[in-house]
Amino acid sequence: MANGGHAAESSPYVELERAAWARLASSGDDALDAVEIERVRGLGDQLDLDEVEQVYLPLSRLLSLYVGAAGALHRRQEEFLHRTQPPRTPFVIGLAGSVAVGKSTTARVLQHMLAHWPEHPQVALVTTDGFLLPNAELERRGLLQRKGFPESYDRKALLRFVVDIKSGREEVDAPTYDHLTYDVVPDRKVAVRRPDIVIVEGLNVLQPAAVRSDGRTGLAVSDFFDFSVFVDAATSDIRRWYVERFLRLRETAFRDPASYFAKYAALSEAEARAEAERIWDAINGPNLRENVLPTRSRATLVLRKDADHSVRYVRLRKL
Ligand SMILES: Nc1ncnc2c1ncn2[C@@H]1O[C@H](COP(=O)(O)OP(=O)(O)O)[C@@H](O)[C@H]1O
Ligand SMILES: CC(C)(COP(=O)(O)O)[C@@H](O)C(=O)NCCC(=O)O
Repeated sequence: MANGGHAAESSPYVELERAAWARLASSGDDALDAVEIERVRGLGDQLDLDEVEQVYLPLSRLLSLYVGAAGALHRRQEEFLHRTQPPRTPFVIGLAGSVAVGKSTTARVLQHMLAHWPEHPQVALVTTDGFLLPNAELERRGLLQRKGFPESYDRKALLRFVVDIKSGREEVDAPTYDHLTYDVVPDRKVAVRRPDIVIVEGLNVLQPAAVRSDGRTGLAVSDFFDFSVFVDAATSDIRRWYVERFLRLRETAFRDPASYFAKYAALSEAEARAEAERIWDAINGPNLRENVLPTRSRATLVLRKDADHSVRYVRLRKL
């Protein structure tokens, strides 16, 4: 049910069907021109023009509202504390969802659209895969078949990273991951130098804090998010997108001899499909069910996609 009656009153969310959400795009004067929209589309290989205009433009407008309000609150709090207005910390957006649901595509589109605002904010994008434990360490811990599960990350380092950003540190380094070699890259870091906005994208970014051995609950990265987005779709669709992407990579990246998956380039299409389905059913599917989906209700906003990646409805927390 979208937006009406008793159910709406008993829910902490507002749900907007696509058409109602899309109408919010036309009410401003910040629409991207045709050239800009083409540039944004180029970021996602199959991103639809309507999708950019009808879904991501209203989302970028809503985010601009939140960033502006956070700035105003920051100023009021500094006045209240009788402090001489130290600069505000970056506005942090968490972006969560399954493997292959379209997180990277959504993150890149948002990064570009937010940077296009008249104030031209600096928008940094960090993916949590850089915080995965190295393959050698995963192997030592018997976790190579659990890549992407919460325990496969250096969660302390990821938390430290977000805490450092929200502490206002001038420069914070993030480690990086290489999908080609399927491993973290020890000596390649990206420096995050006090941008206006940081997007933190990853499977598990909305996980609540773990309960420690002494029974205490620590902090989680999501405790430092100013806004969060969960990209959602039916599991059967996501599984299909995963397999399709795997088959496309077989035609391209897997052909590189340096690729961890080079061995798959020689497989027939049927064999490659079976291998992709095996990886999904053994790793990414269970991780979605056990760890990712249970965090959906923690997001500020949920983008629910249809089988063709078009967003069918948007669910937003009430204020
Ligand atoms: N909005 C979209 N429209 C069309 N295709 C999309 C869209 N978002 C993602 N895809 C496709 O779905 C697949 C998974 O997207 P990706 O962004 O790589 O997912 P993730 O980062 O969640 O693993 C890719 O093949 C991508 O091209
Ligand atoms: C690297 C990933 C864990 C995603 O990490 P994220 O940036 O979401 O933290 C995932 O893309 C992955 O490689 N999963 C392992 C199973 C597979 O090969 O699909």
